[in-house]
This record gives sequence, C-alpha cells and structure tokens, in this order.
Amino acid sequence: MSGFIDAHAKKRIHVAVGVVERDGLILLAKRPDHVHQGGLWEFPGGKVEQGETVEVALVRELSEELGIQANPSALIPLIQIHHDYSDKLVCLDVWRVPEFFGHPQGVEGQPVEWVPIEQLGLYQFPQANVPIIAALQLPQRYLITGSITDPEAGFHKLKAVCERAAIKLVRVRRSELTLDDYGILVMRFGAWCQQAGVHLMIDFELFTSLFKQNGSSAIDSLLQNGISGVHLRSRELLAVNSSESNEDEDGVSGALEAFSAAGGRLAASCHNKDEIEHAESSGMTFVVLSPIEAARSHDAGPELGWNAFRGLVAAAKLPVYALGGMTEASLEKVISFGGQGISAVSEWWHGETR
Ligand SMILES: Nc1nc2c([nH]c(=O)n2[C@@H]2O[C@H](COP(=O)(O)OP(=O)(O)OP(=O)(O)O)[C@@H](O)[C@H]2O)c(=O)[nH]1
Ligand SMILES: [Mg+2]
Repeated sequence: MSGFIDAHAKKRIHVAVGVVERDGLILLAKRPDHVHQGGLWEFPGGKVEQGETVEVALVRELSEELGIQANPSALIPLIQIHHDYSDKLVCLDVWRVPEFFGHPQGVEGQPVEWVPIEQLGLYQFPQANVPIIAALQLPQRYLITGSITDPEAGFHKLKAVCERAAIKLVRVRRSELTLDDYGILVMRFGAWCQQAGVHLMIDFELFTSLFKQNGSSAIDSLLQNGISGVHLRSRELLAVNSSESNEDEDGVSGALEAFSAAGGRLAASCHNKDEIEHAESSGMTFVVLSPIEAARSHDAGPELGWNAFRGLVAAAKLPVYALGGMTEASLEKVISFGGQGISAVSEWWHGETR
C-alpha cells in the first residue's frame, strides 16, 4: 500500500532536452556532483516551466546553460522517454538542435565536450538516457528484405538496394532459403556491411541455432563478422523471458542478453502496447510497430492508423519504427509523431521491378 502512495506522491517533471549537433558531433555536459543524477553526462536542458511550450523551454535552457541561441524552427523531435527514478518521475522530451548561434560553453561551470555519435556509448549517462543514445545511433530507414530464393542473387540484390537507397540498417529475412544457405548469405553480406557501415540484423532462428551449436562463442563470432543485431518476431519476443517457454531452459534469453551487453542490437516486431512493453522489459534496443497503414507486400491484418501510432510511440520507452505502407514520403510524418523512422519492404526492395 505504501508503494501505491509513494508512486502518486512522486513528482512528475517534464524536461526539455537538446541534442546539440555540429558536423556529426554531439554536445555533452557533465551534471554537477550534488544534483539529481550528479556526476553523469547529459544532454543539456531542463524543466519546462508553467505556461511554456517544450520548444520555448528548450531554447531558454540552452541559452541559460550553454549561452547559445537555438533556432526554434529548426528543432526536430527525436524521442520522448518516461522514466521512473526511485525519487522522481521524468518525461524527457528530446529534440535535435541542428542550428544555433554562439559558441557553447558551460555557463554554470559544468564541463562540456563534443563527442562523435558512435562514441556516445563510452560515456556514463543517467539510466533514462539509454534509449536516447540508441535513437541517435539508429538511422531513419530500416529495410526489411522481401523474397530471396538464392544466396548468390540475394547478396548482389542486397548490396544494390542498400547502395541505391542509402540504407544503413537492414533486416535480412531467411525467406525461402534453407537455414544453412541463409547463414552463408548473412556471413558474406556481413563482411560487406562492415566495409559499408551498414548494420545487419538477422533472424532470431539463426541466432538460436548458432548459439545451440557453438555456445557463447557464437556471440563474438557474429559481431566480428559484421552481424550487429538480431530481430525477433512478436511470437519469439513473447517467448523469451517467459517461464512457459523452452527457450529459457536452453539459455537463449541469457545469450540474447550477452549479445546485447557485447554491443549487439536487439529488435522486435510489435503490434500493440503489450508487445512494446514486453520488448522494453526484455532489453530490446528498438521495435518496429505494424501495420500502420495497409502494407503493399502482403495482408498484415487491420491497420493501426496514425493516431494509435502517435499514442503508442509517446508511451514507448524505445525507438519505434513505423511499418506497413511506408514510403519515403511518410518519413516526415513519422518523425513529427515521435517515431524513429520508416521500415519497409516494398519501398526499397521492389524498387527496381515496380
Ligand atoms: N537535462 C537533462 N536532464 C536529464 C537527462 N537525463 C535525465 O535523466 N535527466 C533528468 O531530468 C531532470 C531535469 O533536468 P535538470 O536537472 O537539467 O533540470 P534544470 O536544468 O531545470 O535544473 P534546475 O532545477 O537546477 O534549474 C533531472 O532529474 C535529470 O536527472 C539529460 O540527458 N539531460
Ligand atoms: Mg539542466
């Protein structure tokens, strides 16, 4: 009962947070030792005051803390994170700040540093910032492959599609391939991805099979071979960490955790709030929510629609890609609704033949 009272007595604060960017570098500031989450690195920002919009609050905080004037019309929403610290509830409203005047400095005496996006993982942040870092490091387009019947042709098509559409994150599905041929394809394509700076996500089925054959050495081997993530279908997501599943007995949930701790990304397909919450509690890096609109490639059931997308994204504690009928033209809307970006098959995979 006291837990119930405490939860309601806790202060809930809305925080405007700015990711100040210049030439691929992000500005971090160090929180003073004596404040909440003191001594950790943060993105500059602060509490939204009564009567302020979050954009106005952000511009004010950046001026107070860094002495810069951000261009309010250039702000881009990145992600919203609701986080429950034991002593307070925060809603971090995070925006990219690509345009500003002035030279940022720690006006309140706080150390500041410009850090390359890919090195953000080396800094210690408050717990609520984990998905913000993920959102910053993930691109706006997530390709899902369509039909692949032959590993040789599949490899060439993958290269061509990634190059043509500037894809930096791709889920290669087994499709019609045998599991062995699929393994051969992703190993070969992984080597190319390493060179091209593309992040490759593989099916959970292959991850499970490799782990069962080779134990935990499979984890390093995947990462070394350019396979940077594992994508779980919703059914697979619900089975991991579940006491009813066999997967736990085989240690696959632990293997996923170890893969993530070693820097691997975990993604899951979700269709509703329960699945998103399961993804959050299972340590997923990001999710794909579908179907937002009717998919062109197949019948995926009734659409969620844009209002549901906006609501589910606002409540999610992870980056969310929209899937189902997405085209390049949908990207702006998805971003403005707080989504990470678009995920699609038809838009890119069938581009040559459409
Ligand atoms: N600015 C900022 N706050 C964060 C981040 N991550 C995070 O959990 N927070 C939490 O958000 C809350 C509010 O941030 P803040 O302390 O900067 O607020 P503020 O500038 O208005 O401080 P003030 O009350 O001293 O004027 C703090 O509890 C802080 O721990 C982050 O990356 N940036
Ligand atoms: Mg602050």
